[in-house]
Amino acid sequence: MAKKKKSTSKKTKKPAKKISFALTKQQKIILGSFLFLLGTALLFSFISFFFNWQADQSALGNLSERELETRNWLNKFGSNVGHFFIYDGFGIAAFILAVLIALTGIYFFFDYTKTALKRFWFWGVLLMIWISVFFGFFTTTNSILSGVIGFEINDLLQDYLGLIGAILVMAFLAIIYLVVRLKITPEKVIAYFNKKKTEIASDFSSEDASESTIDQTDYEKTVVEAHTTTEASEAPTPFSETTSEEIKNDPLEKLILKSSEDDVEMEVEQTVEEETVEGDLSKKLVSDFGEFDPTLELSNYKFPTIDLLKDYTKGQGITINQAELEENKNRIVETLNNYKIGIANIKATVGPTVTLYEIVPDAGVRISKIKNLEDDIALSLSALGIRIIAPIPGKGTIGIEVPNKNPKIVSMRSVIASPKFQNAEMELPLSMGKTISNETFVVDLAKMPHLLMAGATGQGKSVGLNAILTSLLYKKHPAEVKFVLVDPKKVELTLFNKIERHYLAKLPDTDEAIITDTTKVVHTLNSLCIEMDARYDLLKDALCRNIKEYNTKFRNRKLNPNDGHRFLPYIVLVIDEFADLIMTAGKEVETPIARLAQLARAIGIHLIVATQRPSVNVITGIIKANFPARIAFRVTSKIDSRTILDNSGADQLIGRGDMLYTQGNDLTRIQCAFVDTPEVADITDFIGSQKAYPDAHLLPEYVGEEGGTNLDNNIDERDKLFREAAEVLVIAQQGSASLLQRKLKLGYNRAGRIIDQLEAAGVVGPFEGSKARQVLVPTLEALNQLLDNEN
Ligand SMILES: Nc1ncnc2c1ncn2[C@@H]1O[C@H](COP(=O)(O)OP(=O)(O)OP(=O)(O)O)[C@@H](O)[C@H]1O
Repeated sequence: MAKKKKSTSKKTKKPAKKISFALTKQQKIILGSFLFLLGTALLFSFISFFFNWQADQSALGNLSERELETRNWLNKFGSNVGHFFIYDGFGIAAFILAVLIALTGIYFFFDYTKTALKRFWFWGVLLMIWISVFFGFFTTTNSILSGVIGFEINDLLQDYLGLIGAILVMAFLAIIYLVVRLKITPEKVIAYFNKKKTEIASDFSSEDASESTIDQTDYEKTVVEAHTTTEASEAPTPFSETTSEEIKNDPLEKLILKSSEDDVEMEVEQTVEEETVEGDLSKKLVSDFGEFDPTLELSNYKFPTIDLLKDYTKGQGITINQAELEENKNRIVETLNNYKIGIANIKATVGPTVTLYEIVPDAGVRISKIKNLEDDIALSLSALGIRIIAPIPGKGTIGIEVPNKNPKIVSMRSVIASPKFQNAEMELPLSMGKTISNETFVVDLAKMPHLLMAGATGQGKSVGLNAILTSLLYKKHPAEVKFVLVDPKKVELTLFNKIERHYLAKLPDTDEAIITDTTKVVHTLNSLCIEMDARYDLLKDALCRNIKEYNTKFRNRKLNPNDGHRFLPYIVLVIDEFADLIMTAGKEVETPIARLAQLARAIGIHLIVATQRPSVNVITGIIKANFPARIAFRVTSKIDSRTILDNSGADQLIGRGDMLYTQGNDLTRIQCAFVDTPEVADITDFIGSQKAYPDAHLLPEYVGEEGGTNLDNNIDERDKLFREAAEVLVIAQQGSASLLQRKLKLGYNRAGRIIDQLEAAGVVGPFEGSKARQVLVPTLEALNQLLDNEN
């Protein structure tokens, strides 16, 4: 403040000298109007002088005689002033002076900045001299065209340079004026002449004084008029090339320039451009940096190539065995006739492993009759894997599926290469295999939203899981999807270890990303629940209903990473051998699974659960309710089939990847695509050899509660660091396992164990979800007392 005051007082002191020049507003108005009127008076005087100068000769210098009348519109003043400026001065070019004076009056009257005015005067006076010298060429004696000054300068030039030299000097000066002042280039002149030939002619001959008004600003006009010596043209020229800066400061020029064509348009465009620069921040960020690209960190990542997959069909499609078809048809017709069911029509669709015979029964045959005879018909046809669909939904026909004698393997390669999969615009496309009509079957895991797979051992479950993972690897960038793999059998998914730093997610402080240990499974599932809650918070914050909307917003830079927002990859949790988990961990697994299954769909966590034993105590009601999409490989009993599909049929499958898929209503029979272990090894090698993220995708930390219910306060079995750990927590008054991990440099499991022992000893409170446990001992003394009393 003090500084400010100082500077203002300085300001008021310093210009004290200047004050004599600075005019008040009233003074400026008075001076402005005076100059404008003076300029106008001169203009009238000059015009009038031009026509009457000869008649008024007698009045020149004779100002004392009051009665003397002159013809000039401004009488004695007009004729004398005209004589002085035109005859004795600059000739016809003196008009420029009158205009300049009037213009100065306008500038003062409206108090415009004077930078442009100075330039008008500079160039205006030069032009005036040049024009008068120019006219000097055409007069042998002093005339009113050139005035004395023009005549004398011309005389001087010719005395020293001769006529040609004088002309060359004048031409050179004209060029300087045109180029520097009017910025005229040869191209512009040519363009102008082509465009306005006719106008030039009329301008050339125009002597109308009214045209001298300042609205003739177009520089092209000035060029012409400069050449044609029309007095009127001189005044406007300077206006034509004021810069855009001046235009902003100078409303008069803005006004004038509006009538000009090219320059004004340029100015308007500039303003529009400036306006568009301002916009909302996200648009600006997108225009500056482009949309956020989650794949940027691994921008050179290459998707696995198709030739890593084997072609088991060796390029051959399905071959139709006419004899087999005929034989089957005859047997079907015969069998049905035995039960007095007539057939009106029969049609066969040959699939890779199964052929579907569609039958239209004779009129009057009840469908329920055929349905009841299902088993008998199957027995009569005496083939494994016959399935009767009566009626085929939406068709009104009866379907009998009969396995082919020579089933074809559906190779993963043919499925991945199919246009249906390649062009699939899905979030998480899974190419499962081929339907009975030999069409590639592609479904979106994001829409399922979770998948339950069951089937007896050796029927193709593991191959099915590999097919699912392979299709995601072929379609999704490592930034877009992460897998959490649970493999209690320890052998099925080990190959995917190679892509840990690309595609896998794991708990912090764990070595292996693939989870084989039941305790870790519980932790991981709970950690996923924490991640789910965190993601819901992010979605709520961003006012989005699902992960797709959220990620789109994030890509468009509408969400600020400083507020905790991040690009959310899909997380696919794959559990092989779910029955085993339920056996060992029971409720501990079931509860988080049920929670995830119920809530995780919107935030991009999807579950694929595979099990051998689909008994009801494994696939409980609560889980089943949240897994509408199910795959059944061959099972041994109808009951198992019903447990998985709520329908029979899976018991009639032929195995080796023959499966039934349902998403809540119809059953679709699909031959699962076959992908062998070496193929998966090649794919994971291909991905694993590429540049990866520094670590696997880390899930939020979860502090286990497994010891909580079964507290074991055995002093002898306590960890060696038990006491030290107790002290750390008491000092920090924070019962967190991660604190112990950091302070004592422990692994996750050991820290968790110590926490359990501390809980048993009464040092920390019970598990409280994602919050740290409460420390029950307030001071170190109290701790010592507590632990010493134990012994
Ligand atoms: N889609 C398929 N096409 C052709 N053959 C298949 C297909 N799926 C599986 N098979 C054959 O069946 C065998 C067993 O498959 P897979 O290992 O997937 O069974 P599984 O159900 O996982 O058994 P388990 O539960 O005991 O692990 C494979 O080795 C393969 O020969």
